[in-house]
Amino acid sequence: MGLNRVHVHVGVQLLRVHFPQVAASAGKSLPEKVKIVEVGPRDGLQNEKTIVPAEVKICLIDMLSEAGLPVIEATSFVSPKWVPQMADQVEVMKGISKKPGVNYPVLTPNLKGFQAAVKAGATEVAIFGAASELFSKKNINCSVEESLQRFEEVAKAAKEQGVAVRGYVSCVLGCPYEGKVAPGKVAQVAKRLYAMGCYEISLGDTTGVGTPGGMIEMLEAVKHEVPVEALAVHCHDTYGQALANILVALQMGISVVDSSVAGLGGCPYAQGASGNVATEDVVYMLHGLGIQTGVDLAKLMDAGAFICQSLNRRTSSKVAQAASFQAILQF
Ligand SMILES: CC(C)(COP(=O)([O-])OP(=O)([O-])OC[C@H]1O[C@@H](n2cnc3c(N)ncnc32)[C@H](O)[C@@H]1OP(=O)([O-])[O-])[C@@H](O)C(=O)NCCC(=O)NCCSC(=O)C[C@@](C)(O)CC(=O)[O-]
Repeated sequence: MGLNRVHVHVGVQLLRVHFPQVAASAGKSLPEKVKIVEVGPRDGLQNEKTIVPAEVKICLIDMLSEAGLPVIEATSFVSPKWVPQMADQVEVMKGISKKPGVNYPVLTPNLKGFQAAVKAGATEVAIFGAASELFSKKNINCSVEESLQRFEEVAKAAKEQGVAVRGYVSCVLGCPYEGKVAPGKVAQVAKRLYAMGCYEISLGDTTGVGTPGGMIEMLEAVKHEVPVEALAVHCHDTYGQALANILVALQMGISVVDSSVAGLGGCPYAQGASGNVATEDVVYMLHGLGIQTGVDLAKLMDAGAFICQSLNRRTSSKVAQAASFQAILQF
């Protein structure tokens, strides 16, 4: 397979413009810097119907590293019977060129996954719980409480081995099986994950049903239990609300945002959910607000073009779509 990056370069035209530093003039209401956690290689590709070759995943991750993403969720150490798309996790972990300063966390639902991840060279893992009982059962085949007990074991082992742990809470703004999810339930699960040692808790709008109103209500509840510096938002874009939800989260003090190159993905246990908000669109919005990300938008769009070409699909990023017919403003 031809993976030569030269052939997939889209030659995006960027027009450099100077915009007022909105974030700075907005005082405390917006962060100066945002850390983007790129989840495309895991959250994006886990949902693909046809198996994506490991060499394509490796090339994508390396291109994302080169684009300046500080964190790239590389794969997951889950059961291959449940998620066949991630069965090549060891090959992917061993094949990527780890760039100094970049973190490559992987999902681990239990001790078995944790041990395999560490053996494959992972130095950061993510445990993933939910604020909805039915989603927990569908996704990891246990209740929320059982999952938290499993995660305690992973967190303890990780601490002993000096491995960093990130935590997820899914369905924070709604559940495909239970409907509305109480903000208090989200706050309780986030609190438990934080207490067991997760340095960051990512709040997942798994099906993208949330609106800014729901995001504000949920974050108000979670901020009572977990310091805002330790929170991240993870918005799927099914209802086109993701950027608006992220903006209100930033205004509430959040400075870590998960996103997926080309808007890839969905969750195998949340039917109909579209991918995460596209990283290109998040970067464009943040740079336009004068917020630093360290990400090179042109290189990021090359990575998006590469994976879309490999999957034979159109990008879900609005910015990348626009770039195909007009020059993109670079702030
Ligand atoms: C959690 C389990 C394993 C429980 O699955 P189970 O069937 O209840 O587990 P089990 O302990 O009874 O084991 C069953 C089989 O799985 C094996 N097994 C057990 N653990 C592992 C492991 N770690 N790695 C590899 N194999 C494993 C185990 O060895 C055994 O193998 P067998 O004897 O049948 O050959 C299963 O439900 C699973 O793998 N689920 C996949 C969940 C998943 O990856 N979901 C998608 C990611 S979450 C997400 O996308 C949401 C997020 C994070 O993005 C945020 C958001 O958007 O909200």
